[in-house]
Amino acid sequence: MTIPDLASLHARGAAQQPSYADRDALDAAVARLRTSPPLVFAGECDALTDQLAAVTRGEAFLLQGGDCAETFDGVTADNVRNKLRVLLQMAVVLTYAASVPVVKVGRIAGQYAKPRSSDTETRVVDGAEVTLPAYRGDAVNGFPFTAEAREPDPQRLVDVYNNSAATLNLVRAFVTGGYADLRQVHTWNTDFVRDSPAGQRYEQIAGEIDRALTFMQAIGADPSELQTTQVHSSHEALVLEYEHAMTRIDSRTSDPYDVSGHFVWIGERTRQLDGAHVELLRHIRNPIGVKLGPTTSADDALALAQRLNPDNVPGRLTFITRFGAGRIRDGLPALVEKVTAEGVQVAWVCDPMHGNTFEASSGYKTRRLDDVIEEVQGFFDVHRALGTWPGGIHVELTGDDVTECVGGGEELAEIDLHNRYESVCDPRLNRVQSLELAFLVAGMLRRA
Ligand SMILES: O=C[C@H](O)[C@H](O)COP(=O)(O)O
Ligand SMILES: C=C(OP(=O)(O)O)C(=O)O
Repeated sequence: MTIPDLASLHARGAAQQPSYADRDALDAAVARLRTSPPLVFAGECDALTDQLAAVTRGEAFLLQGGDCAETFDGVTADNVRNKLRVLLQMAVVLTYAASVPVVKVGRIAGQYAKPRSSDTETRVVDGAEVTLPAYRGDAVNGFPFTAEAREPDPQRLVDVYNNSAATLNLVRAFVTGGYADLRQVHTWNTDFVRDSPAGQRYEQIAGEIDRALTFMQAIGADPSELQTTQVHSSHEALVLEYEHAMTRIDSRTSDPYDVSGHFVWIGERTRQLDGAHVELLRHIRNPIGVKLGPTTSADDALALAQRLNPDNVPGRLTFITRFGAGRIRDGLPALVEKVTAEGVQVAWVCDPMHGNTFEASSGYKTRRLDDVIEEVQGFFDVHRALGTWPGGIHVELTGDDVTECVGGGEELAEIDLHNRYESVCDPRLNRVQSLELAFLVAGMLRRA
C-alpha cells in the first residue's frame, strides 16, 4: 500500500478542515511533524487489531472513553491520572461483574480536533453581535472568543504532537509503573467517588477482587499478569495535514500506519465514501472506526466496510453507532441485519452521547444520563434480538467531578450545570456518572 499525497486528498474537497491563512507556517509545521518520531508503534496497533478481532467475535468488550476535546492546558499529571483512573474503574466493574475481557481505549493523547455544525460562532459582546470562526479544538485555534484566538494557527499541530507525546508517556508510565496494578483496585476509588452509592458498590467488588488476589498469592499463582494492563490511545482523524504527516511506512511490513495514535476514527461528518478521510484511512493499517449516525443506510455501511476493509480482516473495522435514544431501536436493526447477512467482519460499538445532546435553557449543551442509558439499552436489545454481539461503548467522560450531563444518582439538574462546566465542546459524564453507567452496562452484558 502507498500513501496518497496530501494534495490529492484535498482535491476531494475535504470536509471540516481549517482554513489557514499562513501557508508557509503550515508547510513548516507539516515538515516538522514529518520528521518527528512516531507516537505509537505499528506493532502496538496490530496488537490492538487482534484484541478488536476478539470483540468482533463476541469474546471481548470495548470500553472507549475520554474527553470530547482534550486541551493543551489539560495536560497535567492529575488530569491524565484521573482519566486513566475512571477507565480502570469502569473496566474492573465490566470485567468482574460480567466476566468478559475488556479492551481499554482512551479518547486520549490526540483528541484535539473537533468537527463543528457551523463554521462560525456569533455572540453578543458589549451589546453588539460579533461573529468569529468557530472553535475547532486546540489543534486548530483557541477557545477564547477573540479574533486573534480563533484564527487557525498551524503551529498548534506541532503542539498537538508534543502534548500527545507527554500524555502518552504518562499513560505508559502509569500503566506499566504500578498504578494500574490490579492490587491497586481500592486506591482508584478515592475522593468524591468513594462516598457515592456507585463508589460504595465498587468498593464491594474491590474487596472481592482483593480476597481473590490474596487467595491466588497463597496458592503460589504468578501475580505478574496482574501488575500491568494495556490502555491504547485513540482520536478522530480529522485534520488532514496532521494525520497525513504522521502516516509512515512500517519498516517491518512496508505498510502505512498513522502513528499518531493506536486507533483512529472517521467522524459522522467526514465519512463520505469518496471523501478525503475515507481515502486516507483506507490506506493505513491501524484498527479504525467509523461513526454512523441515524441517516446511515445499510448500503452506506456496506460500502464503507468494502472500501475500508476489503479483505474483511476481523478487528480492522469498528462501526460506532450514534443514533440517539429515540432512534436506535428503529434505525439500528436494518444496518446490523444487512451487514451481518453479507458476512462483514465488524465490531459494533455504541456511542450513546452524540445523538443525545440538547441545549439547556441556560444555554449549556448537555445530555441526560437517562438518555445515554436508554440508548445503550436499545443497542443491547437490538443485538440480542438479532443474535449479534454488542461489542462495546464509546463514551465522552472525565475523571473529574464536573457538572456537564444531567441526571444520575447525584441528581444533577440543569440549574447545576454552571457549577463546574469545563468542557470546551460537548458535555462529558463525570466519574460518578461514568461508574453508574459501567454498573448498568455490566448488568446488560451479563444478560447478553
Ligand atoms: O463532538 C462532536 C462535535 O464536534 C460536536 O458535537 C459539534 O458540536 P456543535 O454542533 O456545537 O458544532
Ligand atoms: C465528533 C464526534 O462524534 P460524531 O462524529 O459522531 O459527531 C466525536 O466523537 O467527537
